[in-house]
Order: sequence, then C-alpha cells, then structure tokens
Amino acid sequence: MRASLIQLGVDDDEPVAARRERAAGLVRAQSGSDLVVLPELWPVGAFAYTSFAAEAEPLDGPTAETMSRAARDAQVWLHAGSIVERAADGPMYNTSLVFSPTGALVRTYRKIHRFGFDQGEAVLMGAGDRPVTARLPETVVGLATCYDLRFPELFRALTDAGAQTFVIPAGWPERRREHWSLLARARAVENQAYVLACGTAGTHAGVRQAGHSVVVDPWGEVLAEAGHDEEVLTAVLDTGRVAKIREEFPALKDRVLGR
Ligand SMILES: O=C(O)CCC(=O)C(=O)O
Repeated sequence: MRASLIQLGVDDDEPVAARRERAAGLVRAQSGSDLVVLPELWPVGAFAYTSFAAEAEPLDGPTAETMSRAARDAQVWLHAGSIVERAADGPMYNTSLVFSPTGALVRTYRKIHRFGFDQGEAVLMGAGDRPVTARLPETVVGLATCYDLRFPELFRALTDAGAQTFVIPAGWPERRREHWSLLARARAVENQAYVLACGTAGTHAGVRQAGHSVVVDPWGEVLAEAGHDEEVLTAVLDTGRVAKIREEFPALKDRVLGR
C-alpha cells in the first residue's frame, strides 16, 4: 500500500480559501497512491484559536466538498486531516474526514483529547466520545489526532477494535518535536502497528510547527521522515507485516490488565 503524507505549510499570510485549493491540487498530484493524508486543522491552523468560530464549517462545507472532489479525481482514499466542524446543534469539534476514492465521506472522527489545558481548543471545542476505525482494502485504519498521541489507551482501544495502521494528523509545535517523534514510534511498537503521522510545516499564530511527519513500521523502524518544510512524504507499506509481527512476537496476547 502506497501512502502519501502531505506535510502542508500553514502560514498566516495564506488565505484559507487559497490553501484549500492548493491542498486539493496536492491531493490530485498523488494519484497512484492508495492513501493520502493531510494534517490537523490545516484550513485555519491548529493554533489560530481566534479564527476557529469564523472558519467553522459543517460536514458538507467547503473543505469537505473540495476534498471529496480531490479524492475522486485522484482515485485515492483520502484522510483529509481535520476541520473545525460546526455541529448542527451548535458546538465546534476538531473533526477528521475520511473519503473513499469515489469521493464519499465514509468516516468522521471527533478528536477525543483536546489540547490547551484551560485555554484554546480545550475550551472552544467539544470532545469526541468514541474511537473510530475505517476499513480500507489493505488495512484497518485507526483514527487519532495530534494530542491524542499522548494517550496510549486510545491506541490500545483502536487496536482492540482491529486497527493495524494508525493515521494521526497533527499541528505539533516545534518546541516539543522530540515528544512527537518518540511517541509516534512508541505507539507503533507497543501496538505492533503502522503509524502514519502527518504534521504541518510553517508558522501560524506565532507557533512554529515541527514538521517531521513520519511513517513507522510495526517493528518501530522509521520508513520515511520529513524535514521542517512543506513536502510530500511517501512510503510503501507491507500491510501483511502487522499480522506477521503480532504472530512472531505475540506481546499483545500477554496483556494482563484492561482486557
Ligand atoms: O501534545 C502536544 O505537545 C501538542 C498537541 C497539539 O498541539 C494539539 O493537539 O493541537
């Protein structure tokens, strides 16, 4: 399975509508990949809290509509990162969107762990309340978003639900880049699963982004890693390796707690 992670540059000087079209063009350019991934909250910027309300959109809003067309044009599975979702009953959520190659929105995931402690996303957004998986032709994907990476119990729940590949869009700050790289590998090793962790490049709302999107295999080896700037990171996943490693080194079967 060929996966392409679009480490999109998110900078204050690019209008949201222009970035949306640019992202769609980058998705279209990945035709030939099986799965394409965009980062967290890339239309507005994960730290652009003051713009969240103005840029919030419904699940059939401009980003979803543009991404649906891009997935269909490229004939790819598209994890379109996340948007600020404005729910019909009022609250906002940090919601990831997964499209099939026909352009159908097949899964949404509302980020469970909101970042900011008593500020920002943590006070502006509602929290998701359930883990979500999506069955693709070659793997079962478990969905998580940015700060979720710090909560291993979510990844264990996704593993129990059948996940073999975790897709993690993020807007991770440069200041804690070592945590990002370390935790991405940890989640892969402890669950014996692929990790596709797609961050943003650039600086928005005064927060320099870590970049360094990464693809980790179920043995914890880094298959591909980006630098700081915008780039498309591509890796070929041998999806059969998950079952093979889980069988040859069956640590998941030795769990005692939480079964
Ligand atoms: O956990 C971190 O260090 C970063 C999390 C974050 O930036 C987010 O979830 O938006």
